[in-house]
Amino acid sequence: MNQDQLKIPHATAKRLPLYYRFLKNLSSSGKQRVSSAELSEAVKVDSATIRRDFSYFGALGKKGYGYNVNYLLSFFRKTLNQDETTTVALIGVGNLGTAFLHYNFTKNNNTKIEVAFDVDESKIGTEIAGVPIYHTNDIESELEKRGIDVAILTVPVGAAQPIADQLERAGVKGILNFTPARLTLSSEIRVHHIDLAVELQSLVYFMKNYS
Ligand SMILES: NC(=O)c1ccc[n+]([C@@H]2O[C@H](COP(=O)([O-])OP(=O)(O)OC[C@H]3O[C@@H](n4cnc5c(N)ncnc54)[C@H](O)[C@@H]3O)[C@@H](O)[C@H]2O)c1
Repeated sequence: MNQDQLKIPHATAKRLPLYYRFLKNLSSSGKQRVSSAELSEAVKVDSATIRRDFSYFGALGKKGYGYNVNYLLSFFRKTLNQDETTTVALIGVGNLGTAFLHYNFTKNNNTKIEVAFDVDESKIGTEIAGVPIYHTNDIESELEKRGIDVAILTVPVGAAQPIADQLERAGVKGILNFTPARLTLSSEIRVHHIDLAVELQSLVYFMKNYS
């Protein structure tokens, strides 16, 4: 990540994939420009926030013209590393893990699960949706060989910390954690925690209080 990108606020950075996906669709349908009002309607972010976000990218919309779709797309592609595919490892090929392996992430962005790990002997040596499954003993060697530094964690809660420690030793820099475990790792490793129960609770809260 370069210095310019570091200056983008966290909340703005999180909205980038949303903008990127919508602009890509616009571009494929031949649209050259878009207003912040149209964007706002499509991605459900208010237009003042969109204008502020875009000003961080040096994209200043012109009155009566809007934003240049291709300029924004090329900026997002660079920022989100869309020019190269990011390969990812998945640990824990159970209900959730198997669903992710079947889901083709590359449809909307260039991330791809390349390898998976489990401890269940009946799964090891097999493939799901073309992704090979190895024993967790092979995490270090396989990740190093494949140059992977991002992992998705879908193991039972009790296995989360030891597996995360192993991922740290394997040089992983980012973990998308679907388990309820709070992981303790070096501050150099970025952990994003996705807790469906919390998301659902927050949805219900906002429905009740802000609808
Ligand atoms: N299923 C869901 O809808 C859901 C939703 C939100 C969060 N989660 C969380 O995601 C995680 C996985 O859920 P699930 O429903 O897929 O569970 P699951 O029991 O179906 O799958 C867990 C998988 O991890 C493997 N495993 C066990 N110990 C391991 C280890 N030490 N190393 C590597 N693999 C190991 C198991 O063999 C199994 O294949 C859990 O922590 C759960 O709380 C699940």
